[in-house]
Amino acid sequence: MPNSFGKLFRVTTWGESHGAAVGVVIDGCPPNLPFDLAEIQAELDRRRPGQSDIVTPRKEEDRVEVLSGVFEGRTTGTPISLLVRNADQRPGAYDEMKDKFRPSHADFTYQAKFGRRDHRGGGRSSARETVGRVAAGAIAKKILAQGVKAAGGAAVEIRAFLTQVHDIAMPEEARAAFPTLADVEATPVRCPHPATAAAMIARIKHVRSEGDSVGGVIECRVRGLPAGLGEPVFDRLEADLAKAMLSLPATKGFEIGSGFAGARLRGSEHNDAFESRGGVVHTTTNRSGGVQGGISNGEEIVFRVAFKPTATILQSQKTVDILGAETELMGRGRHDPCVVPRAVPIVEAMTALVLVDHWMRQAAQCGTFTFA
Ligand SMILES: Cc1cc2nc3c(=O)[nH]c(=O)nc-3n(C[C@H](O)[C@H](O)[C@H](O)COP(=O)(O)O)c2cc1C
Ligand SMILES: C=C(O[C@@H]1CC(C(=O)O)=C[C@@H](OP(=O)(O)O)[C@H]1O)C(=O)O
Repeated sequence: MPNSFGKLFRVTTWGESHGAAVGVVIDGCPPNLPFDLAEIQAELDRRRPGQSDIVTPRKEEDRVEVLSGVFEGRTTGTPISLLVRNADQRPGAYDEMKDKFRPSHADFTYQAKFGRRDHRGGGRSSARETVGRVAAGAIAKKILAQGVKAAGGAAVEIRAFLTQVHDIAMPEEARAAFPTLADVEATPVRCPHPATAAAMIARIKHVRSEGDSVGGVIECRVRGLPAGLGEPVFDRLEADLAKAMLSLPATKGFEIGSGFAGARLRGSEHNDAFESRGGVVHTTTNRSGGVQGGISNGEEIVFRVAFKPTATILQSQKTVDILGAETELMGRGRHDPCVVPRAVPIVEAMTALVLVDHWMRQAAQCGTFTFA
């Protein structure tokens, strides 16, 4: 089921960019969770098109509707179905792309795989599909913030933010602190370092004025997660996080902790020494990014995701048509000059989905039976 994700907390997204609606079915949500549509809407508002002058101008309010799984303000434990109607489809902009493949978008590969496709707005390959992920992620975030606390643990907090756009990167020293949501949301680019954010915005506007695009990097950090989450060997926590991130459109790289830079260090430089703080095991550094042996070790989870420059650019490019003849294609329509600012809530949502699923799996295997 390639449109479903998660083992126990399982989400299935559906819908196309220029179809009637997009949405998600969430199966396995714990019952009795207080359900607040406004909280889901708040996350969707962070993702929606048209939210600022540096993203796609497509006008979508992305009003979420709940169809099932909720009764008297609480989840029932039955499938939750959430829907957002598409409002501002303009399929005409895609007429030429019916027969000509956009370089580096999904047009050619969908055609090669399925033999036919809904070419309007990229159909199912559009980032519009991530509406369902963000809606489900808002519920998963609530479970992590409230359910875990109610069970005696600390509230788990997930924070993603931009560290890089094109070659403009946040200074290393500014990355030490866990950013507040207010700092991340202070600018439309979602980089918590104001000077870097201003430079990023200027770069995005500049490339857009040239009909071009840029990519960037998101860092995601999770605090409050206890040791013990992760299912070796194939569902290591970092493997599931990597899969979640690389399932997002336009992602090209994933690294956790020291990542690729760690390959340049010796073991003596790289190892995270253990220490005991008030009887609790901690590490003095966190090059592991909070995961060892595929299992969370109680430190902050820290990973980064690289996004490529938006494929559809308003320039003429060399391509082929559906019959294989070489031709040219001029990009048209409404596009994000940089997809990364809107990807921040999507990265957080996918992280929350992975963590809730792993939390439930850990409880099922290790928290259900006790043997004398
Ligand atoms: C938040 C977000 C917004 C995006 N907006 C656009 C867009 O406006 N135009 C575009 O061509 N691609 C956009 N993309 C990327 C395409 O959806 C993606 O490149 C396409 O599905 C092909 O998949 P791939 O790049 O992973 O190979 C966006 C991606 C994300 C995550
Ligand atoms: C609609 C959204 O973003 C879209 C993502 C997208 C793509 O190719 O991924 C291409 C554009 O689609 P359209 O040409 O139909 O406006 C973006 O606007 C959204 O994220 O909700």
